[in-house]
Amino acid sequence: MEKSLWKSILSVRTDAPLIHNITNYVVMNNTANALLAIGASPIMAHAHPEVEEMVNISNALVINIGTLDEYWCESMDRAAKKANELHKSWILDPVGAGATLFRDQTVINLINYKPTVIRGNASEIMAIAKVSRLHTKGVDSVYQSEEAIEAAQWLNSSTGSIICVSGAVDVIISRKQKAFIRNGHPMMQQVTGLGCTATAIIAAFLGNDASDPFHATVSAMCLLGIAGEIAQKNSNGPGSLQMNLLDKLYNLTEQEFSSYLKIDFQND
Ligand SMILES: Nc1ncnc2c1ncn2[C@@H]1O[C@H](COP(=O)(O)OP(=O)(O)OP(=O)(O)O)[C@@H](O)[C@H]1O
Ligand SMILES: Cc1ncsc1CCO
Ligand SMILES: [Mg+2]
Repeated sequence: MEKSLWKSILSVRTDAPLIHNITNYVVMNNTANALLAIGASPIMAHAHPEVEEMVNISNALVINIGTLDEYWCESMDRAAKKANELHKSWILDPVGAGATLFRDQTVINLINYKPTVIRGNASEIMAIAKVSRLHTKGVDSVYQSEEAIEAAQWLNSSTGSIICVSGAVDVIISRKQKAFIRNGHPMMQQVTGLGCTATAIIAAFLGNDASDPFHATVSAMCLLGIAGEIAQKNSNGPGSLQMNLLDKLYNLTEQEFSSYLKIDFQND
């Protein structure tokens, strides 16, 4: 497995998948830079007249509801519908799900278009699964990812989407198995939108190889976790972490990857 995870990282670097992002204002720049650093090719596009055409030419689509408004909601609906029609991989990032009715309704609507993967923090995944609507605090999680496993499992079986719950442990859930990745560093929570970056990186791996979305999601989360963990060692705080992370996404070696990797699998 370890070899095949690294192989996926190398093929994103060489194949440069085109990733269409409908994402939030806060992270557009970080996300585009992270995609470039791993070798992918980002395009941010949400205008109604072009959104379907863009889905058509891209290898995968990201829909991130971080700074939602009515116009973007319609862009997201059109893009997700098109991706579903074309059987193109797409990932949903339900930023702040559970915080407002508008976000919840948007997420519920988008899930009808069968996202290949849903990635959120524990609070968001639990909110979507309707296990709890009470404790979501803005865009940050107040739960540990392990607490969301039951919700994530329910969501996986009711939607068919691969579910990725990020946090100190990243948990990735398919119908047949779970992966638990213990890489990363707590300081990653002090850089805005690294969850959004995780989502975009997953899209790059899905765009490059649509045959195994579980494997693509696991590869992507290992890459980000390990790059973040190594980057933090040379950082004085969130500012330098953000910069060092981009560099490490770009120049991570196989030797670093295999010596840092902390992953377990569970077959269900
Ligand atoms: N306590 C932690 N220890 C190690 N890594 C962490 C920790 N918390 C988050 N991470 C890592 O940070 C990245 C982003 O995950 P996080 O769960 O913070 O996303 P998020 O809450 O959706 O963030 P945002 O909404 O700001 O984009 C993941 O790679 C995750 O593994
Ligand atoms: C802070 C923030 N607010 C809306 S989106 C976003 C980026 C992290 O998800
Ligand atoms: Mg998030």
